[in-house]
Amino acid sequence: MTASGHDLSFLGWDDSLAAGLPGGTVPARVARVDRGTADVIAADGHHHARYAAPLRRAVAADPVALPCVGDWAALTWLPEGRYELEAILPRRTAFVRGGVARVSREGLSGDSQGQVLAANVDVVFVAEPALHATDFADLGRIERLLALAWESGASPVVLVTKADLVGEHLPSLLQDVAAAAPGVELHAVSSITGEGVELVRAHLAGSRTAVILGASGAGKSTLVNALAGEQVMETQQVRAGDGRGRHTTVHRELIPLTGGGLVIDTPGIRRVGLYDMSQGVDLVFSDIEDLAEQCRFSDCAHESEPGCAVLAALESGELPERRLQSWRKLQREAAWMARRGDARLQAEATRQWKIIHKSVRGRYRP
Ligand SMILES: Nc1nc2c(ncn2[C@@H]2O[C@H](COP(=O)(O)OP(=O)(O)OP(=O)(O)O)[C@@H](O)[C@H]2O)c(=O)[nH]1
Ligand SMILES: [Zn+2]
Repeated sequence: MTASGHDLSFLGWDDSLAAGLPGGTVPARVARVDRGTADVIAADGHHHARYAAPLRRAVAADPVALPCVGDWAALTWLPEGRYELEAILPRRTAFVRGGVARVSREGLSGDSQGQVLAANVDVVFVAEPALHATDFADLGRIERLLALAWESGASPVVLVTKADLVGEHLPSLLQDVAAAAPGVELHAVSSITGEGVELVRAHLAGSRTAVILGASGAGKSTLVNALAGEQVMETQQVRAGDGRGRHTTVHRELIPLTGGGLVIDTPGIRRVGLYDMSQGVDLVFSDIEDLAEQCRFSDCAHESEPGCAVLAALESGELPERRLQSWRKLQREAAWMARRGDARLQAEATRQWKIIHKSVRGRYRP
């Protein structure tokens, strides 16, 4: 059995992936994982596949080898009439939750529990509501999520959601957000009026895979439903009800949209924090990094040094105080995470990253 003659392109399968498929195996995309098994979508439909012995051994040695949603899998057909998950194809991008020590009664234990949360994501939508309760969009949160998005190797796009809520304040709000996200595409979106939804959909053309990062209530589920043109996700209003009338189908974490493209939605991605993200911080704050290169001293800490270009920009108003604070805070967190993190996991997070680093850098710098 081979992939030829079957069409998996709606899942993002392409020739270069096909070139890496081991002989005698069948390709499939991982839609959800459970202990030792995965739900996969192959050309002939959905299957439940157990992990083959070599894969189990690889996982025992290194948790990063564990299949995750979005992975491309090589399946083998067993004589007893079922598929087994033989291997995972090399990941193009990966969201890694890395090196976080477990808190136990004895305190922090030393072992790191590396885990890939999602693989082969092409685009990361950073969703921040124009209005959250009574506050306008939180620029610090956008910067934080952007750093994480860059770290995964996927391309970030910022979405100011619930754009219908701010009326004539929208243009100035978008200006502020754009300043916090230099070089990143930005769209105002309303799932209620439909504004911007087509712009978001355009990023999924060519069966690209997206994740949406954002705080609870940012409108992520509502947006996925708007993109799907149907209720594929429960929104907060539905969840707030008494639970009756909920659809009982198994929640798939890899959601192919009828109009093309896919969205990955998992609890892990929803809770995603700030991990191993030093390079991401550099890209989010490329304006400050550029300034820092002009400081007189190469090891300038931008505190009180003479000839500091960062402080000069602060003085002139070119660089907002808030943004410098945000940069300092994220740098401290990134450094802390890096110390806790384990080098191998960081290598996985930055492997594909390095490949795109140059082109991204080029996009940023005018
Ligand atoms: N005015 C307005 N309200 C929206 C919009 N999108 C979503 N909402 C509302 O915002 C609330 C939260 O939307 P959800 O889509 O459930 O938010 P979420 O980001 O998925 O939240 P979590 O699942 O908790 O992470 C719901 O009451 C939605 O009806 C929008 O574009 N405009
Ligand atoms: Zn300086």
